[in-house]
Amino acid sequence: MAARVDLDGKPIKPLTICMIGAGGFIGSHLCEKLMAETPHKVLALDVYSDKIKHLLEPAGAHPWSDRIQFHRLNIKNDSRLEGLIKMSDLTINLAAICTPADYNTRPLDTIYSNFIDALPVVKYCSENNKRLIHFSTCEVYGKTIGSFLPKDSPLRKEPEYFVLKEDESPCIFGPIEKQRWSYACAKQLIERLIYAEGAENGLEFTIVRPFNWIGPRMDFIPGIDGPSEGVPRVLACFSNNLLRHEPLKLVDGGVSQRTFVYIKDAIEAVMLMIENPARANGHIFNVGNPNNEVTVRQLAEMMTDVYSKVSGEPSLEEPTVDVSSQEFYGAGYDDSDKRIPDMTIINKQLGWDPKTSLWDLLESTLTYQHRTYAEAMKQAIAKPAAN
Ligand SMILES: NC(=O)c1ccc[n+]([C@@H]2O[C@H](COP(=O)([O-])OP(=O)(O)OC[C@H]3O[C@@H](n4cnc5c(N)ncnc54)[C@H](O)[C@@H]3O)[C@@H](O)[C@H]2O)c1
Ligand SMILES: O=c1ccn([C@@H]2O[C@H](COP(=O)(O)OP(=O)(O)O[C@H]3OC[C@](O)(CO)[C@H]3O)[C@@H](O)[C@H]2O)c(=O)[nH]1
Repeated sequence: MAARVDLDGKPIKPLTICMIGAGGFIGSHLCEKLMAETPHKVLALDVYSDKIKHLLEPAGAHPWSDRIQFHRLNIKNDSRLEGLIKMSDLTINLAAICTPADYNTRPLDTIYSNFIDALPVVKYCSENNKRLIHFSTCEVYGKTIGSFLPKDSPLRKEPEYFVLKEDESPCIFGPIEKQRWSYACAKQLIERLIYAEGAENGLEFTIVRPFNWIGPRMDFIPGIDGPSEGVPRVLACFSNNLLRHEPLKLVDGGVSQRTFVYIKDAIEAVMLMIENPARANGHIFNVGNPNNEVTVRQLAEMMTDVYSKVSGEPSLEEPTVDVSSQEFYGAGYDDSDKRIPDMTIINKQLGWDPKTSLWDLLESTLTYQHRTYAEAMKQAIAKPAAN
């Protein structure tokens, strides 16, 4: 493997990374990249390992086998956590409940997972002088300032009313009874705590705010590799509808807007943070693709077209159906209206820019979904329902 140098031309020494939540969607892609392209070691912590099984098994069979160790543990209640952080140069915390269907139906679990359970991780890093990269979310911005202007106000088109900037934009959440914001609020408080540990105790930290990273292995397909009644994030919900040849469900008209970034582009940004601590420490980074903005309705239409292309199956005549948020998510749901990340800070500090268009990222992701799930779905549909 060629010697790696950082953005300032200095050699990068091999690191030991304690990655908490390594078995999830982002963790699995980060582990893959670290194993394939770097000499770094990963202590992979999670309660699940299915998404990184291909990196761990067969034991000893891969060129990286001695550089990745899986530790099955729940950070809520495992005394091994501090020791594993102490053994590492860097801790990356990805562990969280981060599915909107949970925020208003399991608000306590959501708040505990995103704030209380993250506390010991911050404390152990601070007390042991270990660097921390913590995964927050674009949801900390909540709603845009523009969403409070009259519908026909020309100011709504002005970037200062909707572009989300790490060091300037306010965090605007709905009332407490809209429990959707339990997640964003818990993430905001842990960000503030990490920032304060940096300011008062010298913790070296980087905070990542992902803006809808999507790609293979995101969440689960209900009834195939996850609970039949489960509600994953939108990519997996729409993939499930497409695989079942049923209309895609548009919540409250599908008018909310999102920017989607390809997981492989986003992982490049995280690699730059890992290997350039002098440029990344003390910063909060938006990581998203401002060029890939669509309404949820447009996303549904594009996914329908792409899926038809990659599967060779014709689309339904009526490919979408409207559903209320009350019916789909239950009481207390609310939504972010629009999410355009400002890219100035990440561009200046790390020179990172996303590359992949929405069409291209959907083409590779839906090709993966079709290859991985279409056959299993056929069999599941053909099987008579259990009594
Ligand atoms: N994917 C995105 O677009 C996105 C957007 C915003 C924020 N984020 C943040 O990025 C992080 C990772 O997200 P993801 O999409 O990979 O989610 P994910 O659900 O796929 O991964 C999270 C992983 O953490 C593990 N985990 C949760 N609680 C744990 C505990 N107590 N002990 C041990 N392991 C635990 C889960 O088992 C899971 O494997 C989260 O903090 C999330 O809030 C992701
Ligand atoms: O079947 C469906 C599912 C969802 N929607 C709508 O799509 C929008 C996006 O939903 P989703 O991807 O599930 O989640 P959010 O973007 O709202 O929130 C996530 O953003 C980042 C993160 O922090 C972690 O991933 C998480 O909170 C939304 O408007 C849904 O209502 C739909 O119409 N149909």
